[in-house]
Amino acid sequence: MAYVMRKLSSAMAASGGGGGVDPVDFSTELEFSFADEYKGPPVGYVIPNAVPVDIHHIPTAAPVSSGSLLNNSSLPVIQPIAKSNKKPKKESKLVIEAKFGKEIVSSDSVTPAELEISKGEKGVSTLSDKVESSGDLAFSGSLSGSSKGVLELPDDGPEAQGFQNDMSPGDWGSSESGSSSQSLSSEVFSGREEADADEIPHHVKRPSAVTFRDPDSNDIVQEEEYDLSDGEEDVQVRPTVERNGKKGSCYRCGKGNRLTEKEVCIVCGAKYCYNCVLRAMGSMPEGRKCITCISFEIDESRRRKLGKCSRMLKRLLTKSEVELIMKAEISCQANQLPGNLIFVNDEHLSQEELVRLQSCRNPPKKLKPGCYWYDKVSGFWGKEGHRPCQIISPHLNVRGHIRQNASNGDTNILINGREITKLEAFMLKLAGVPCEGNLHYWVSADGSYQEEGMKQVKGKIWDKTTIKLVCNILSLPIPSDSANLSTEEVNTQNTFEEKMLNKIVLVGHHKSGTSTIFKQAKILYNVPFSEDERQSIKLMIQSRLYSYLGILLEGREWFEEESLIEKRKGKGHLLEEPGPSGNTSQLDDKTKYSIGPRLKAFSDWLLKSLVSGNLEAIFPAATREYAPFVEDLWKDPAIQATYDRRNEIQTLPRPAAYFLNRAVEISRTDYEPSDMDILYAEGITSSNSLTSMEFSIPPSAGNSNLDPPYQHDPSLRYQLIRVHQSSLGGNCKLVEMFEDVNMVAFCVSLTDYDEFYTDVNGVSINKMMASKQLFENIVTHRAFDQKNFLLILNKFDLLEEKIDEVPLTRCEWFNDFNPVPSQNPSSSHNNSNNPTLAHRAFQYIAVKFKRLFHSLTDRKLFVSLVTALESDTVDEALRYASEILKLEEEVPRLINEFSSASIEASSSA
Ligand SMILES: Nc1nc2c(ncn2[C@@H]2O[C@H](COP(=O)(O)OP(=O)(O)OP(=O)(O)O)[C@@H](O)[C@H]2O)c(=O)[nH]1
Ligand SMILES: [Mg+2]
Repeated sequence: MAYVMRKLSSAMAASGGGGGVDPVDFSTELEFSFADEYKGPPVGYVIPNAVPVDIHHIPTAAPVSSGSLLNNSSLPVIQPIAKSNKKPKKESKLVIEAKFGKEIVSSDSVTPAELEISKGEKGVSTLSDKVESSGDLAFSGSLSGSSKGVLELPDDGPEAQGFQNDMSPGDWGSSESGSSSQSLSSEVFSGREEADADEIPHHVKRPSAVTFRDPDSNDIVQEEEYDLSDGEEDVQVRPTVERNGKKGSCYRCGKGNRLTEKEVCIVCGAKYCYNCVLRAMGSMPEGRKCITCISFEIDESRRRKLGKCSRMLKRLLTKSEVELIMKAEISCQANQLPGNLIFVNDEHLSQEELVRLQSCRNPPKKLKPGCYWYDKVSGFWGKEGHRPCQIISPHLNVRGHIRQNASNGDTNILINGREITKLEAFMLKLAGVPCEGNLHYWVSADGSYQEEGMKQVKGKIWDKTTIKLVCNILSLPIPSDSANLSTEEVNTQNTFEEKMLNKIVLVGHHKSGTSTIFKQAKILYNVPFSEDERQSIKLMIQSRLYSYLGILLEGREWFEEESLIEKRKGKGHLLEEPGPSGNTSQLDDKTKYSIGPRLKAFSDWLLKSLVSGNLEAIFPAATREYAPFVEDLWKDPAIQATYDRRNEIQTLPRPAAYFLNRAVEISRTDYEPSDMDILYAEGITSSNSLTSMEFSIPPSAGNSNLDPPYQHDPSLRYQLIRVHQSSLGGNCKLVEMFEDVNMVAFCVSLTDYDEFYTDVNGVSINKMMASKQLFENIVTHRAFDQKNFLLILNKFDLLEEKIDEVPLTRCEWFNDFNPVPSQNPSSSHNNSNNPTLAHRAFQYIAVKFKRLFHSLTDRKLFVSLVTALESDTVDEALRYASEILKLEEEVPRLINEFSSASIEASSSA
């Protein structure tokens, strides 16, 4: 090894000396990894090759020519290794530190090394990390050799890899100038063979580690982020937090050392001391995350810590607060396992498959990112390359097919296509199953087995009681009681459950009212809000209250300024000619919108928080602290005067009035939201992405307007799945998750016709047109081919208010709306002979959508008029949906009956 180092050192020194690059003292500076031949237990895949360096031909940097130095424009730089967009093959994985502490790269990508070492950048890799150099150095060469080896590194994430000493989580993985460490092209070297299924099984994106120079320009271009998740999911780049102080200190105040007790962010790993943790993490709506890390995926290496509270948090917060935070940490959407990190039978799971796996009768225990095999027939489940560890529910619909060598067996005995391990064969022998020669058995979930090609069941593996004991001793799994259901029973049960459950997916453009409809349905059909939901909605209402107050305070500032100007205009002469004291009276600066210094300070701070966008994260926890201010603020005449002019404050959302009226009550810690409060609150949960509820529709109490009238069928159950538009991904590609729904309810806000939003490119877009676009995307998605569509035209109450003021023709799509004037325009009530303008507008919009739908699908669109805040309209829409679904079942039956009746009639004739 010393010889290698000397060789490497002299080679580098030789090249460096000639090219203006200082020689490097490798004996002291270099940290390195060495390939070693793998001698561990057999693994179920091909061990990757690491091509050793031919030490006689150590690649060296070519001297930088003086010409290019003189030119001073750009030094020759070698381009980064080309990134593959394919999922890495299992056979060729090396692991390097990355997003989750490790990253896997294909050994294919360790091509003849094209390495760039550019001055002033921090890198992640080992070989050239810590290589101190005083000049610019371009380094290229080829690695050759034939002996197989596995590169090894300690497996403790960045902290164990020697380059963490003065780097915060914010540092590693980010490129930053000013450091003396050198960087290496991102996909090189710090490899470690993937030893078990605990590892991340595919290439994940991480914050760019290297900055590359575009040879054609003088600009530094950030390395393109790469993602090998089949392009299905939007991969997040985790935020990083810089540490201000020395190593071991708190990331916020920079005080303390390694021994100081700290709480760690489960996303970026930033650590905060007792005094800073609440400020840095706010109300922790997703558990222990810095405010800037909220909604980001957690660092997978910290998953096992989820829900395990630290002593520090227990000291800082009350028991119930801690419980709430820990619950949120475990259950919130952002912290759930990402399906693309779990491979089953060589295919990564879609999010839907993951849900299916986790919610089945017998789910895999302690599921972690990794590679698994699953025998769908028997339910056997194990880590890739290992014997079975559990028997889970059979027949789950996951994509991949089991490989013969999935568990690395070598017995010539196959069970459902998998070659079993010696231990399993031993157990089978004890169970009386013949195990001589090449055998292939089919084993079902209840343990009954038969030979391939034979119809007869030969016996049941688990029948003998002793065999369960043996399995226990051998650490082999035995089926749980519920797994003992026969395949037929399982199938019948699933079909029955699925048949009775009608799934309706509810989706719409932003703020169309989907969550209000969802909540209204919960209240209507007595589906209680869970304690968690109530708590989360309570926190949401409280934080929104502060944002409403903030908006009001902003309005107050405008009004104050406005009346000051008015006042000064009125007393213009006084301003121009100051009094004997030389300045105008202080009293002149007061208006009815002015507030005292204490409230002003609070107001300034609140507005600053509002601007920073952190309000939601900061406030719920701080409710107790600020409640007295809210009370004083609300009672202050200046705020009341502002509130009286709330209609002039356009940014104040409509529900604000509902909540602001009870500001004092709501800001108290013991506030419990009523159903009405929940309904008026914006959103459902803090994650707000996908929510579902099951319900049945009770017999109708009142007179229904439906034609035909609603027929009650108590056996029918419904599942309403409310999806936030943002969860559908770009171009609605995640719509596939809802392939098996029976109906799509598409919600449109009737008031969108004159409203605009600004898209990511800064273009102003009419919301109705955006809704139309989303509708087209969803309707034409192949997952929704032949599905029933119900269009919910919502916010009719607001349309009634708006239509007289703002013509419908404001929207380009509605430019031919030209209603015949109503015979009695003063009448606000609709009747079939004399519909109001709002009703005409509704009918017009419905026809527009129907025509569009027909042109896209050649089918009929059902439409329902709704005011989501009024329960009866939502009830009616959902009953209508249930009628449509029943009709769908009835029609084929009626056609059948009709055709057999006509056949009979024609044959008797
Ligand atoms: N007056 C009135 N307000 C409504 C109606 N439906 C919804 N709202 C309000 O409109 C706002 C947006 O409604 P949400 O239900 O949150 O809309 P959403 O579709 O969930 O919006 P996203 O969260 O962006 O998906 C809320 O303030 C609701 O209270 C309605 O029929 N009448
Ligand atoms: Mg919402």
